[in-house]
Amino acid sequence: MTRVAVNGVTGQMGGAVVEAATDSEVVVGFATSETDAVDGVPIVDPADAAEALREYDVDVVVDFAVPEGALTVAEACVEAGVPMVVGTTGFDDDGLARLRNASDEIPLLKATNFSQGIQVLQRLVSEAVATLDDYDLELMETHHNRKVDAPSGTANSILDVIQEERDVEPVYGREGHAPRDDDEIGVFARRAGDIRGEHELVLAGNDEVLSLSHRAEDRGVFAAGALDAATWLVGRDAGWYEFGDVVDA
Ligand SMILES: NC(=O)C1=CN([C@@H]2O[C@H](COP(=O)(O)OP(=O)(O)OC[C@H]3O[C@@H](n4cnc5c(N)ncnc54)[C@H](OP(=O)(O)O)[C@@H]3O)[C@@H](O)[C@H]2O)C=CC1
Ligand SMILES: O=C(O)C1=N[C@H](C(=O)O)C[C@H](O)C1
Repeated sequence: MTRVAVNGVTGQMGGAVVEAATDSEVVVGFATSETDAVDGVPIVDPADAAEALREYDVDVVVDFAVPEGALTVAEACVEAGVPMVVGTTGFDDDGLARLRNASDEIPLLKATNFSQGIQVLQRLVSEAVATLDDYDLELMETHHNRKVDAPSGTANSILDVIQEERDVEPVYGREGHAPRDDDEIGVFARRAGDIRGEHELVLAGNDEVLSLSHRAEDRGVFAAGALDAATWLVGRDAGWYEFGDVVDA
C-alpha cells in the first residue's frame, strides 16, 4: 500500500482524504494546531515535516492546506526526496516559482481541481471559446463560506485555458458605471453555505447563450482524484506534472 502523508490533515479536505484512503494508508498528517491525532493519524508540525517523512517512511505527500504551509512541506519533500501532490490554491507568483523550483528536485503534481469533470470542462471551454470567438464571456464560481481565496484556483485555471484561445482581459466583480468591452471577461466569486464548488462559463452572442458548467457534490471527488494522482506520482522522475497527465494515462 502507498504510504501517504496529508498536509492540512485537520481541514475539510484533509479529513476527506483520510476518509477516501482505502487503497493507500495515511501514516502521518501535518497541521499547525496542537492536536495529537485525527482519526488515528498522528499529527506533526509542518516545521518538522522532513524528519517525519523519513520516520514514517512516507511514499508521497498529499497537500490541501494554505500556500505558506504547502511551501514549507514542499521544501521538506525536497529535503527528504519524497514526491508531492499539491491541491492547495491561492499561490502568488513567488509561491508558484518556489513550487517550480521544488519540481526540479522531486516529482511534483499540482492541480487546482482533482475532479475528472473539470478536466473535461476545460477541454469543452477551449473548443467553445475558439469556435464562438466573438461571443461575450462571463465566468462565475460559487463556494462555501469558509473559502479564503478568490477567485477559486479552478476559475483561474479556466481563465488560463480561455486566454490561450483569446486575448481577453478579466474584470473582477463589476460595480458602478461599468460598460462592457468586447475583449473583457467578467469574473465573479460567490461564497455561501457549504457549497462544495460550482463553476460556469457563459458564452453569449448571435441571439444565443451557451452555458458550460460543473458542480462538485462531495469533497470525496477531489480526495479520490488526489489519491489517484499520488499513487501515479510515486516512482516518477523529478518534474512538474498536472492532473491531466494522470487522467490521460
Ligand atoms: N485542488 C483541489 O481539487 C481542491 C483544492 N482545495 C484547496 O485546498 C485548500 C484547503 O481547503 P480546505 O480543506 O477546504 O481548507 P481548511 O481551512 O478546512 O483546511 C486547511 C488546513 O490547512 C492547515 N494549515 C493551516 N496553516 C498551515 C500550515 N502553515 N502548514 C500546514 N497546514 C496548515 C489547517 O490546520 P491548522 O490550522 O491546524 O494548521 C487545516 O488543516 C484550499 O486552498 C482549497 O482551495 C480544496 C478542495 C479541492
Ligand atoms: O476551496 C474549495 O473548497 C475548493 N477549492 C478549489 C479551487 O479553489 O478551485 C477546488 C474546488 O472548487 C473546491
